[in-house]
Amino acid sequence: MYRNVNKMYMRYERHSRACTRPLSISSRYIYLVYSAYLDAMPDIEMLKDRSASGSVSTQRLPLVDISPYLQADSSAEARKLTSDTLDKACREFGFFYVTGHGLDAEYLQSLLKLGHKFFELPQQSKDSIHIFKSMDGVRGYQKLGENVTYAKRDQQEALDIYPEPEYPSTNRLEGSQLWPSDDDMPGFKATLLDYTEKMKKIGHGFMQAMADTLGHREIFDELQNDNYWVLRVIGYPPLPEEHDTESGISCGAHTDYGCLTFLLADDTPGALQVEAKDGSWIPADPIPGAFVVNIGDIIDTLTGHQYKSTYHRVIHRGSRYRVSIPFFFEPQRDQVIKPLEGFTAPGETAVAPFTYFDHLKSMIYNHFVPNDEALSEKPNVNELTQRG
Ligand SMILES: O=C(O)CCC(=O)C(=O)O
Ligand SMILES: [Fe+2]
Repeated sequence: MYRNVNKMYMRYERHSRACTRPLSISSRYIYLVYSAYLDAMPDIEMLKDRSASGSVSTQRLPLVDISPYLQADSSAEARKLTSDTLDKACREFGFFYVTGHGLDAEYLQSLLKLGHKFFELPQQSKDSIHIFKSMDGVRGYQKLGENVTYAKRDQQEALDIYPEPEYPSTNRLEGSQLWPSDDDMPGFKATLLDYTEKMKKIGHGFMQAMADTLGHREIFDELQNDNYWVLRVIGYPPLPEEHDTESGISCGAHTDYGCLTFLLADDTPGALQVEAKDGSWIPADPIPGAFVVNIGDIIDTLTGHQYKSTYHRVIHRGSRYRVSIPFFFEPQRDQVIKPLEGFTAPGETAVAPFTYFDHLKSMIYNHFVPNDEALSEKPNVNELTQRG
């Protein structure tokens, strides 16, 4: 019952976001009655089950060489080839490998080593910077199982890092960052913050490449100006043999919230999977020196879903501990997001404009549940990409 009320409410919310005018009291009543009627029918709006099911795809992700957009002296032809390849990859998969980013493989390996070292710290050290001790409740370490996707516990532990505001407060996402101590992890903070600067520049190259194909250069310029970012360092112990995947997997299927995600992962194969158009799952095994990159909800919304914010998930079996470090390249904090002119999908009402920061906050503030607390039935559904 609770679930139905919640679903009704979500549908109503979605409906009101899509409307330019608020509903009158009587229309609200009719809508809720209609909604209850729909709920009595077979559950057509339930989220598609992306838990652990689905066949393995024979498709492979395409490869994009971004170097022409990061080198000042590249030719117009080289840029065109890159922006065309990128365009196709974004439309077909929303996911691709990236080479030509200018960061050498050894440097990337050294970051992953730091990640492994962090998770090897004594539990007590990691707990000392737990997110619930942070000013805003989301910056720092989460224990295994505390990250929740669509009401299921993910079998991962992680360190979450966001840019620090000038005047930290207890407001949502306005706190100061918790870092491991310099005794535990010498140079860790400086190294990771330096990495975010490097990644922002690569993200800017992608915004240029997209503007070359999609037009609306002013919007893509805005997207690369003072942009927000999120960095996660994630640790995945292998799922135990007896683990019931119905109760959750390493990372439940989801879409990412921002513009582009650059995933750096260690060489553990068979973990990350990407949903193909036909519903099968493409293995996105790491290629040394390349990033796995994907489109997030913001670019998906701007392009009226032409560039796909694709569902992906992690099911990590095997014997080793896996580390991944996704860098989320985001718009400006308060940038207003709505479909670019000419990009509303046919037959679809454009979503009401929203700010990136509001979207991010609405997604992350019901993402963490302490291990010793019961999960509520409320799935933290992403309304922007709940497309069945
Ligand atoms: O660890 C991975 O391979 C993917 C992580 C991910 O999708 C995320 O944190 O959004
Ligand atoms: Fe993701």
